[in-house]
Amino acid sequence: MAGPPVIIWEHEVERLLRYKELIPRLEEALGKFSRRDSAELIQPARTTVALQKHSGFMGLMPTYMENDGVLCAKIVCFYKRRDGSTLPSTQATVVLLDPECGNVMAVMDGEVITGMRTAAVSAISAKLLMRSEAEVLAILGTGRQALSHYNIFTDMFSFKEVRVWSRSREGVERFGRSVSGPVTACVSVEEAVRGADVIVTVTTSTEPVLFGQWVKPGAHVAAVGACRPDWRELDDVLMKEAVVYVDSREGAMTESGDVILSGVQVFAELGDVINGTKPAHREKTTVFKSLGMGVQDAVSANLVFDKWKTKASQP
Ligand SMILES: NC(=O)C1=CN([C@@H]2O[C@H](COP(=O)(O)OP(=O)(O)OC[C@H]3O[C@@H](n4cnc5c(N)ncnc54)[C@H](O)[C@@H]3O)[C@@H](O)[C@H]2O)C=CC1
Ligand SMILES: O=C(O)C1=NCCCC1
Repeated sequence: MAGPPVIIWEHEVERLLRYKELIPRLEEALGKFSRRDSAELIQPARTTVALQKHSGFMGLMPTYMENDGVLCAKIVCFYKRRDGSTLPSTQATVVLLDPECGNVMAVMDGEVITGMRTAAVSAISAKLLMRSEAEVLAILGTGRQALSHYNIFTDMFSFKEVRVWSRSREGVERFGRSVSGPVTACVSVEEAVRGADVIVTVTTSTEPVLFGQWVKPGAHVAAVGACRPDWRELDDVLMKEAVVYVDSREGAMTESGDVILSGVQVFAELGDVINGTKPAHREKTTVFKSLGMGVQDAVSANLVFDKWKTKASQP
């Protein structure tokens, strides 16, 4: 008879999850996903339920990795918040189950996992697709994802300058105080992105904020927001000029307004590049359109649970 599930909450997840261990596991998982071998990995596209009264959605993200013995589901709610709202735009919980019996082994906070795995996958996209001489990083948005992206991008790469833009001056100032390194506060998107080598868009905007006319040819864009089929962060000019990579083709064709409404062809998944079946066009302008995948949560949660068990078994 299985015991009750363990509950692993935010601070503990934060203590246990480390990018150094997470990134190679995510790279392996993205590669597995793109091989579409159902004996290895089953991860359907996210199911969403509209929370119309609250301008939000609940997303259900299940994953089964047979060879790894991982069965996982994330429940995530995300909202289009009104200006001035202090409520979070994303809330998530991850559940790990025993695939043999179906009992819940662990319930854990999904906020830290969502923040870290999303930023880690964007950093993997930059590792694969940005130019080797990249010097300037621009981050659009100053919320939770902006912070996790700042942390991993400045840790993994040596940018000479990190520019940050938010709609409000206070937003940028607060962000500048919350990070450990220097940032250049920008008053417009154009000022932030002109000449930038890597651009991260992490806003909750539903209209384009980044326009192709400002983007330097050869830049790499990691586009993280706009996760509904009628929401945009990037304009058509940028989408049409760029070689477009995604985390999951099914996800992009179902959920990405930037992909669906611009009518562009997706060139490859990141997993295809990792597997060597599609090239990384570092010399061209590239967009990585991120929607988020259940397998990214499954790999992260499994890592947290393994480390939690090791810690719990120590005297
Ligand atoms: N691709 C993925 O795997 C994931 C994507 N997301 C998405 O990433 C985005 C950012 O998420 P969080 O940082 O958690 O949100 P947040 O609420 O913490 O921050 C949102 C930021 O967007 C800015 N913003 C809001 N409306 C804007 C507008 N109209 N124009 C420009 N900026 C605007 C806010 O000022 C704030 O700086 C969201 O769209 C969220 O849905 C979140 C988790 C995973
Ligand atoms: O993958 C996720 O988790 C999310 N993706 C887009 C919207 C918020 C959560």
